Amino acid sequence: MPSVLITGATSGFGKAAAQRFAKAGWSLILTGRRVERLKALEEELSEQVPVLTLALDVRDSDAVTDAIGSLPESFLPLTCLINNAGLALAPEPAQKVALQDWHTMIDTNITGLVNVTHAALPLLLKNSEGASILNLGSVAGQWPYPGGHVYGASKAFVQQFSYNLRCDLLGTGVRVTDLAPGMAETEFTLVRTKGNQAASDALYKGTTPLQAEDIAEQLYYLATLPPHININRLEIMSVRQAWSAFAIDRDPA
Ligand SMILES: NC(=O)C1=CN([C@@H]2O[C@H](COP(=O)(O)OP(=O)(O)OC[C@H]3O[C@@H](n4cnc5c(N)ncnc54)[C@H](OP(=O)(O)O)[C@@H]3O)[C@@H](O)[C@H]2O)C=CC1
Ligand SMILES: O=CCS(=O)(=O)O
Repeated sequence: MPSVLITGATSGFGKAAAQRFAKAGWSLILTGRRVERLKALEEELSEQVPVLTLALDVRDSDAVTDAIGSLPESFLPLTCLINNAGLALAPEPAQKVALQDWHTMIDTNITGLVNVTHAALPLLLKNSEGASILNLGSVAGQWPYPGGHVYGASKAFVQQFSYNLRCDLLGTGVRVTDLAPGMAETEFTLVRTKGNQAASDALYKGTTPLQAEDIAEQLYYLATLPPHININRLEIMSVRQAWSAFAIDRDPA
């Protein structure tokens, strides 16, 4: 039975991915910080497949190394790692942002992703043919926008780290993909605005954002491609989102 380790399984893409992989009979290792949500997901899915939940903050390098380094044999070898835990904070312009918010994004989206990858690599390499590392990047890692500052930069790191991992893993059979979604309706904007439900609702109102299930379907597709195929980067947007013109600073009329 193949197994998948999903970080940030308590919400959004991670939760939908857990449900999608369970439907296909994969064993699940699910992580996140919110224990009650992990328990609820375990209750929901453990009737279908073996589920192991780990309450884990990806920023805590020692805890990540210990937890992933001591996974039960029944969940090994690992077939797929989904590095999904992440967040954006502070949609304000860079010059108005609290430094701590920048640190939190770097610690989670970069250091956390690196912590988990380092711990999981030996487990993926145990039976590497067809194994995958699926990293959640973002369109923000490729395209700049106001208020993107450190969030976009952290996702640019995810892209380049994914590509560089591919170089080192060449010959092992382990695939690596930077999956880069655009606007998707999850708790992402609620977190970004520190709990402003009205702002979150306003962003998604009157349009058709991607849904968590859309991304879960892409993750499942990537993990189950024939083992000789590696999609390096998959950028995906709602048909109702696109780029805009360059902004220009003009003198007053
Ligand atoms: N929604 C969007 O528009 C897009 C999102 N993304 C990326 O997709 C990923 C998932 O986002 P999405 O599902 O939308 O957002 P959600 O806010 O719905 O989910 C984020 C998940 O990350 C977990 N998480 C956050 N910080 C930590 C931490 N320090 N340690 C462990 N887990 C953590 C949360 O769990 P808990 O709080 O329980 O720890 C939660 O399960 C992120 O990396 C995001 O940057 C990329 C492109 C578009
Ligand atoms: O990564 C999230 C999508 S966006 O907010 O940067 O468009």
